[in-house]
Order: sequence, then structure tokens, then C-alpha cells
Amino acid sequence: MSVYTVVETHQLEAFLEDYDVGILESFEGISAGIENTNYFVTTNNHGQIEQFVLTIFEHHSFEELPYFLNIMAFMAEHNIPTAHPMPTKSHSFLKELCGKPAALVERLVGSGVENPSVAQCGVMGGQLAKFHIAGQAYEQHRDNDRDIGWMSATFAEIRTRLEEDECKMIENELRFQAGTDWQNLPMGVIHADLFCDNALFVGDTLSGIIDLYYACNGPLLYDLAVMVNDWCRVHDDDPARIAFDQERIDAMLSAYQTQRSLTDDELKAWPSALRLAALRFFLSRLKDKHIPREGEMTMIKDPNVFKRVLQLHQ
Ligand SMILES: Nc1ncnc2c1ncn2[C@@H]1O[C@H](COP(=O)(O)OP(=O)(O)OP(=O)(O)O)[C@@H](O)[C@H]1O
Ligand SMILES: N[C@@H](CCO)C(=O)O
Repeated sequence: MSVYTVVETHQLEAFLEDYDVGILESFEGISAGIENTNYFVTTNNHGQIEQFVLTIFEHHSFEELPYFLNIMAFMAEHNIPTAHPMPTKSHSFLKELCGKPAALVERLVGSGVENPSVAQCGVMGGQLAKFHIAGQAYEQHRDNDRDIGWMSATFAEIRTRLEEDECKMIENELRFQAGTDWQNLPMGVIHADLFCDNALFVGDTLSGIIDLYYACNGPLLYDLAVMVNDWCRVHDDDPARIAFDQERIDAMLSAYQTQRSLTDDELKAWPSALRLAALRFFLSRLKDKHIPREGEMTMIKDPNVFKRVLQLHQ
């Protein structure tokens, strides 16, 4: 569980005064998520109960956050289901709370998915393609800070703490990835972290995509691979039992391609994209495990899941 920054009632009341959202009724820390501190916030706006999510950013600076918050607003305004950030009375999506950057966004209904259905994979494939198409008109640019350079640097940072087989796998994969020419594949705004817990569903209806705080410019194919690696595998506490479900993969890829066809170069790069996406999350989970961050409640995700996913793709 992750609440890194504890907010007192009087601090939140003062924070909310700068928004047109009424008076604080209640708030509670959200246990899911590992990057930021999140609270559900309920207000009373002239007799109407309104619900929001407050995010206190633990790693991002004030300067880099407008990119993400503007994308959320942009996508919501382009019919991509995302939580629109709330503007302050001075028209900013960003404010300071407890000395850190913070934002208030609309609370969507539904919950994250644990065992995705074939239908949900189809919905996500179609929505990701729409996200990619809409993103072509988004003018701001951000490099991917979890790219292959970050992967090599992270491996160098943690390698002395890893098992020998883990080191060998990662070394092999970094060597393999050096042979893929990512720059010539279709690029654009990517979500870069569209896991099952970053989409809220009610049944098979998507209410929204959340957590756009890794969004950046990158190869569109990589984004699709990130999704396939999480949505189309059998979720099991025992990593040894993880396997891919071809029916879900087919549903996701064909729904994606009803909106945007993959190019021949993308089809050739697909195995590489699946491996790169697995390596990225294997490394971030290993880093969180070996160099954990301080927090009142913290939740570490199992790196062995992505070790297994990478093994399956290799
Ligand atoms: N707009 C929203 N509406 C409803 N619930 C939300 C919304 N944003 C976040 N949540 C809830 O908060 C939880 C944590 O949010 P999120 O996934 O963004 O966490 P994080 O720590 O910022 O990121 P990460 O998932 O990368 O660790 C989600 O699983 C979801 O339950
Ligand atoms: N989605 C990531 C965590 C946030 O980046 C994971 O499951 O490892």
C-alpha cells in the first residue's frame, strides 16, 4: 500500500479553497499504486456531493507535470476516457501541497481489472489506438525517461544485488535490444504504463484510463506491447504458471488494428517490442525491491512476474 505523504485535514481544507469544488466532507488514502500518494476526496458543493482523486507527486518536479496534466485534459476533451484534472480558480491544474506538487482530478467510477476478459482486451486495444491517433495532434513533447538508456543505467545500479541468472538475462536482453531500430517506427504520444490497474471498468465498459504520469513520446508499438504483456497473460500469484492467452492477444491486436493498422516494420519489430516492454518492468520492479522507497504504506510489485514474461518472449 502506498501513502508516502500524510495530509492533515486542515491542510486539505486550505488546499481546496483554491478550487470551485465546495467544502471538504471526507478523504481517505488509496492503497493501490506505488508511484505517488493518492487520496479519495469527497466534497460538498452547495449541497451536491462531488468526488475527486488527489494525487501528490512524489517524484516529478513542478516543471514536468503540466505535460501530463495537459495530456489528461487533452485526451478527455478528445473523447478518450480519462479523468479530467480540475482547474484551480487561477486556471492551473497544478498546486502545491505539503511542499510537493499536487493535482485534483475527477474520480471515475469502476475499478481496476484483475483478470481481464477477452472483451475487455478488445476494448483496450481499440481505445489505445484511438489514444495514439488523438495524440498525433498533441503538441508538447516529452522524451521517455524509462527508455533503453534508463534500463542500462538501472541495471548498472542494481546488478550487484541481483542473482546471477537475472544478470545474464538482462545482459542478453540489452544486447538483443541494441539491434532494433526504434526510431523508424511510427511515433507519438504513448501512455507507457497502461496496465490492468490503470484502466477502470464497470463490467466490460471502460470508464477511464488513469495514471498518465509516464506518458511521453515513443514508438506506438511499444505501448501496445506494454498492454499485451499485462492484459493478455494469465494472472497468477505463482510466476511459473504465467502464460499468454492467444484469444486475448488476438482480441487486443485486432481491435487496435480496426483503428490503426500496424506497418510491416512494426510487425517485424513486434517480438522485440514485447521483450523491451517486459525488460522495462522487470527492471523497475527489481529496483523497487532492492532499493525500496520510504512510505507509511508501501506495496512492492513482484519482479518475477516480468522475469517470467521476458523468459516466455525470449
Ligand atoms: N481518476 C480516478 N478515479 C478513480 N479512481 C482513481 C483515479 N485515479 C486513481 N484512482 C485510484 O487510485 C489508485 C492508484 O492510482 P494510480 O494507479 O494512479 O497510482 P500511482 O501510485 O500514481 O501509480 P502506479 O499505478 O504507477 O503505481 C488506482 O488503482 C485507482 O483505484
Ligand atoms: N505498472 C507498473 C508500476 C508503475 O509503473 C508495474 O506494474 O510494475
